[in-house]
Amino acid sequence: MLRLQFSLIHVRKVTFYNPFSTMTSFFQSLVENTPSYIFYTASVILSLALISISHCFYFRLITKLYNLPPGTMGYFPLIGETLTFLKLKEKFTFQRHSKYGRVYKTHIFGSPTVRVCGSDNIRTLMMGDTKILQVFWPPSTQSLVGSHSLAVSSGECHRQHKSLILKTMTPSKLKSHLDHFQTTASEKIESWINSGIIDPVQQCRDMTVRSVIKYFIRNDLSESVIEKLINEITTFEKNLMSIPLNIPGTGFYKSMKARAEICSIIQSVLCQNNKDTKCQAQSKDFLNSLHSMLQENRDGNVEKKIEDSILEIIFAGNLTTTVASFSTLYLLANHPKVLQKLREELNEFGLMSPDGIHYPIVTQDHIPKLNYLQCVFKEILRRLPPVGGVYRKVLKPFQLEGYTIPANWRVVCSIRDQHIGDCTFDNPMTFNPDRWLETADDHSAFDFIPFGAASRRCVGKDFARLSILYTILELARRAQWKMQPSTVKIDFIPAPKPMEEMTATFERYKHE
Ligand code: HEM
Repeated sequence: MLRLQFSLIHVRKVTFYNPFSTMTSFFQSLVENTPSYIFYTASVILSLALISISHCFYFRLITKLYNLPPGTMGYFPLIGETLTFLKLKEKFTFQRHSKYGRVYKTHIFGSPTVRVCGSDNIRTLMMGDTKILQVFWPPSTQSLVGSHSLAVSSGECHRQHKSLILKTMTPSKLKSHLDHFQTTASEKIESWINSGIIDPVQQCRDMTVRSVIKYFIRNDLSESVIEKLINEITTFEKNLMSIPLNIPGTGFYKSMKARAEICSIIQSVLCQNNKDTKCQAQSKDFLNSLHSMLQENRDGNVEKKIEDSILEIIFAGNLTTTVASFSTLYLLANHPKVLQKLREELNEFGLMSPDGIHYPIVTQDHIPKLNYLQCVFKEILRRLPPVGGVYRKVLKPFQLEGYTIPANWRVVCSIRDQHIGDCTFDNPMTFNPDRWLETADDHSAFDFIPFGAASRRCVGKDFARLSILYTILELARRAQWKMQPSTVKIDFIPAPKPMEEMTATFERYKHE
């Protein structure tokens, strides 16, 4: 009875006296009687005005509170300097680096950002406390690579999973696969020589993606499965940085579908591996090693962890190694003296072919002794770093070079500025592998950081290193090539690639 009385009072109040109800009906009638386009335009203008006002207040306050790094934030809220950045690309970072120095602020991709270079600053950030700085990837990348990937995990979870992945790629395990790297590079380069003319970007991608599939999934997949995987990987990669709307028709939805297809192929390979006793015995295979290690550790969710690890490897390894292979073709074609010196070194070790038919086998003892080859490899990654910078989100304000970096800002450790800005290397724009012969010991661990550093250092660096070393070596001893047009400039953002379409013409090199 009491309850009934209360609800009646409540109903009456709501019906006759509630001021919110009156306001609601007022807004309802306003919405119903106003043409929808006026309504939407007004809402957009109002929202923009509110964002602009809060943006102004926030930056006034934060400028009073903190000694922020130099730099400009652009005039528009959210957009900041994004349009200028996209228009000027690497010129944007070079100009600001030379104007403001090693630490400067800007506002790009919807967030206040501080770009940093200089070995001591990079050391501070890379070795920094994970409670202050957290690795940052866009939400679309996080969803596509999966919650068990290294890029998404942090703390103890990240440490444990990373040590597991690293155990499957120890230098000794990789050494036992040297034939994989040599065959992949030599077969591909032979096909280029036979074709005569190729699309270098597309062919470097094909070489890398096949190598990644064969090494990390299974070596003896049929051509039709490889083709299917390559198609799905292409779709998967297209929308790694997109708006994460998982509804039919969007790019993100297509990539999620491609992810599911790749996962189902991985599952059928795992199933096949279990049946195939011969394959079980070959525990040196990446997929088998990872599977048995996860099972030994009694980790839950083994299948999902395997799927996420393979997808992350595809994401992290494919584009980067493709870029490095393209850079090898591009830089060596434009520096014939370097190529000549490389061939002289290979000849000293008896690795050149006198007839262009028989090529001496490169053993695991050769690689560390080929000093100039190692210098060329380093110089390619210095001059055209495949990853321009690594991103972190600031969790708590911290100090750098006397400036305060506020919480919720982003920090970019700029690998590009570090390698080809004026703070570390002499004549940084010159491609000069000899610099590594002269100054091999003069550099700190944070001067040259193509693979990042510290706890987030690249897990695939030894795989990438062997893959690129063999590409350089096999190119030098088998092929003579030209890139056309030879004057094409390189666009650095998001990763080095030619600004125009290019072709490469190939013929066999014979060492006389
Ligand atoms: C030339 C080729 C490559 C370059 C330049 C490169 C560069 C990098 C860089 C700079 C990072 C650090 C990211 C950060 O600090 O946030 C990184 C991380 C990573 N790379 Fe590579 N990478 C290459 C090849 C590969 C390959 C072949 C694989 C796969 C086998 C791979 C797998 C990874 C993974 C899983 C991470 C995340 C590590 C973590 O968060 O702890 N990378 N890479």
